[in-house]
Amino acid sequence: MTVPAPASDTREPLRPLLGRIWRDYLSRHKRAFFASMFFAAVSGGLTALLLKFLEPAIDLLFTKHEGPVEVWGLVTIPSDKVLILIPLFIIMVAVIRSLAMAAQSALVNRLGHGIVGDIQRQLFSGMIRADLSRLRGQHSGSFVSSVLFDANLVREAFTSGVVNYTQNALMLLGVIIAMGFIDLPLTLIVLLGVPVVSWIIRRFGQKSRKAARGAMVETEALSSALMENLDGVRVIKIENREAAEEARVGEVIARRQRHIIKGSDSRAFAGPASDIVAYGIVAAVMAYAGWSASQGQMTVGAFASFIGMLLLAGQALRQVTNLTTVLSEGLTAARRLFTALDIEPEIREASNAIELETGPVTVALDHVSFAYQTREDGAAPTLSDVSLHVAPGETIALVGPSGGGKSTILSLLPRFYDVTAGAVTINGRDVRELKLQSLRDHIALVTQEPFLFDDTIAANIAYGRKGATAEQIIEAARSAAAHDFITALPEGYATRVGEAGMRLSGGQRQRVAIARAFLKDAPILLLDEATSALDTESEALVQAALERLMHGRATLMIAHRLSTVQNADRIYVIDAGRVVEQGTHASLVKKGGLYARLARQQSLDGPLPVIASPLPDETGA
Ligand SMILES: Nc1ncnc2c1ncn2[C@@H]1O[C@H](COP(=O)(O)OP(=O)(O)OP(=O)(O)O)[C@@H](O)[C@H]1O
Repeated sequence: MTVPAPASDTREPLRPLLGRIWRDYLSRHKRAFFASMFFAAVSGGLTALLLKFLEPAIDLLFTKHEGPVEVWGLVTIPSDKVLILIPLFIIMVAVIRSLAMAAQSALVNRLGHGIVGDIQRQLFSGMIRADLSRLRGQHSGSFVSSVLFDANLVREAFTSGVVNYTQNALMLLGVIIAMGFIDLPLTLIVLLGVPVVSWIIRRFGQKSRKAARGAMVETEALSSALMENLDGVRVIKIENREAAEEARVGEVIARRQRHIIKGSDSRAFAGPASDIVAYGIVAAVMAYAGWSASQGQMTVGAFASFIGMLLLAGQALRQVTNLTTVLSEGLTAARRLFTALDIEPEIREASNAIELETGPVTVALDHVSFAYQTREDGAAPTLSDVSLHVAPGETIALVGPSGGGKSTILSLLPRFYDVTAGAVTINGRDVRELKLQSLRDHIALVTQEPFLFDDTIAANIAYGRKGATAEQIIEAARSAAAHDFITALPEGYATRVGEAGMRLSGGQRQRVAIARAFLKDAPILLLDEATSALDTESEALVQAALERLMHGRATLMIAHRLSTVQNADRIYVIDAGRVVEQGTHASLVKKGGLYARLARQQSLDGPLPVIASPLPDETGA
């Protein structure tokens, strides 16, 4: 799997990561963040207050008093009102506490989902703007799992993690301070448990981070496997490989499950482990406090309040331990996402990039060499010293054995890839000096297997030209010999084409793509075997349409069937990444080289047949 490895591990400093989380996400939702922290502090504080109140409440309720009584030296209440005022006070505090908790939850949810949306948007725009080489080098499933799953782990960390963690940590602090006021030595005994608990937290945190990393890798593998199975469903069925695929995907699911279970185990065990420590402390406190009470140093109220607080502290501690694992999972996901987000595209626009002037253009490749990044060291480059040119109104054809580098040449024009040496120029300007949008606005591309979006035919034709009118769309479809088949469909131009245009035939998809190119009306036309999917009749129609389209434009055409390239102004024969021959059809046939051999195999050196047979792959290779 070629996914960027998760940023190494726990030793990586946390501070820059948290700083970035704050800067890039939380600070945008500052108000909601601080408000939720405020409500968290209020509800934590009031919980501690309720327990602290147990002390005077129990003492007042269980002992007989005459006349007014003082509570905490703050208020004085008549003793006959004690039975009413104490429950009233408890209800009032409980209501405020519940309101604060509800407000906190509502805010945290908004905050968390807001952040997950921000991350997803960033991930998507990183993906759609990434270099083609990166997108090709990584399985699409890994992008899906980042956007859908990893982003959610970060949300969990922000919400249950950051906010609830703070709430419980504050509550713990509040309770410990309140306990200190009741009995300081006893509180110091309690604090002896802290190092043990922090050891537990660290240990389980490490485990859950490791499990989270494993689960993320396997989630990615699972979404890749699902997508691959759906894409390759025909091959799977014809080869009877359903059972094998079930086993393969089942294995990925089992591996993912193991990591997830390990992660939830460490969460499930971290809480109870700290519980054992907490109850150990409760037992010690009971013993000491019981002895202290028997000595008359502690009232029943103070004892009950202290134990109540201790239990609450235990609960808060358990939450803090649990949330530490959630937090570490989220931080692991955040590290991974940031690594992916930080990959800068290499195909970038220069800061002083210029617009390409409108009007006809001349395209040239000037001593171009190019190698794909995945190429092994020492292997020959994909293209070596390729030079060619095409003037406005000219058509050049690229022919040659399979794998020779023809499609690669076309990919260099819109800067899907950048050359490693030499230059691609338009009107004498290096394409790297041009604004990317302007460059791509000047190019229409029709490939062998055109891609259509799951939308209407009209929207697919208009994809490259925002705001195209219905008339313009119909005119483009007519020019591409597509209008008749479109109007024969039940919903005409409003027919949805299905996923990747699968509800249309190959030839129909091809014509919709050609209509898209007509509508774009760009001065450079790249045709990658554009008529290959058409039957004889529509090929003749489209060929005529393409010729109209080529008029006045610079056209680079790839063709395996030499019958389609005979009228080209120049034919470049590409073999093993080099231009081995160039000239017109007649001159190349006469020359008796590779082209002449290919033409002979397709019976084109005699009288021209209407349609030539496809070029076998092994020709000249
Ligand atoms: N994305 C890629 N990453 C790595 N190598 C690639 C990539 N695309 C193509 N190649 C390699 O580059 C070489 C040229 O491929 P290219 O598709 O340009 O040839 P072609 O002449 O268009 O072939 P065909 O006629 O079969 O379509 C091949 O050896 C191919 O394996």
